[in-house]
Amino acid sequence: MKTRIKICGLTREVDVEAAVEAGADAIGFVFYAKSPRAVTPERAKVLARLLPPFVTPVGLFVNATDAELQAGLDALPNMLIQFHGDEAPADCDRVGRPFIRAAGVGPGFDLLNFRQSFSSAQAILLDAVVEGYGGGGKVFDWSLLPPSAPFPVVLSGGLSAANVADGMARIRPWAVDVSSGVESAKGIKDAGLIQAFCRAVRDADAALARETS
Ligand SMILES: O=C(O)c1ccccc1N[C@@H]1O[C@H](COP(=O)(O)O)[C@@H](O)[C@H]1O
Repeated sequence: MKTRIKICGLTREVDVEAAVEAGADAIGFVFYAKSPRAVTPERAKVLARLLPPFVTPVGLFVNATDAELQAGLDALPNMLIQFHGDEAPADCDRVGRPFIRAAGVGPGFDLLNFRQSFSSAQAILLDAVVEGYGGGGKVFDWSLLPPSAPFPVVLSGGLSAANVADGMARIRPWAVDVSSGVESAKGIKDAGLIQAFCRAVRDADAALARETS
């Protein structure tokens, strides 16, 4: 299976072009003002115009107000929402749009229980527990998770070209998501690192396919 790739936290045209060129399936825009990668809805709209068909824009929110969510949806009507804060299941469902829900994985985390709470999420995104909710470039302890889940999981948290194959072999995620691991500075992506990350994912897909055939 082809593991989907999301590159998150883009703020520049050149980075969107690099991600598309490298084969990313989704591009994340951070609508969280406290993030160093934050973009306004107006800016995201400009950047999203560079996306070809079948590359999904994802809007990342942290405890957003209804007005903030609406502004994001007005700018990017076809975006997938990523809830990455303390949103309750009812907060996510109330928006009435497809969404993925982030979970901070630490000792005692129960993936199946979390999934039950967010049963309408298209996927559960797994991240490390970090200050500022996410984008910390920190890897969590993958052994805290079951070897595979019966629903789509997005693996994130400190991924890079160097470790993504290990994470894929361990978790068998539907998709992988990276921000810090393809940056030269916060919010500034590096085209070479994006290329290397996407290549590492494709190589890992091929290796996993060989293993199971
Ligand atoms: O990128 C941010 O600044 C951010 C802020 C608040 C919540 C989530 C954020 N980013 C997401 O965090 C994960 C892991 O990122 P990293 O690769 O470890 O840097 C990823 O999903 C980002 O989209």
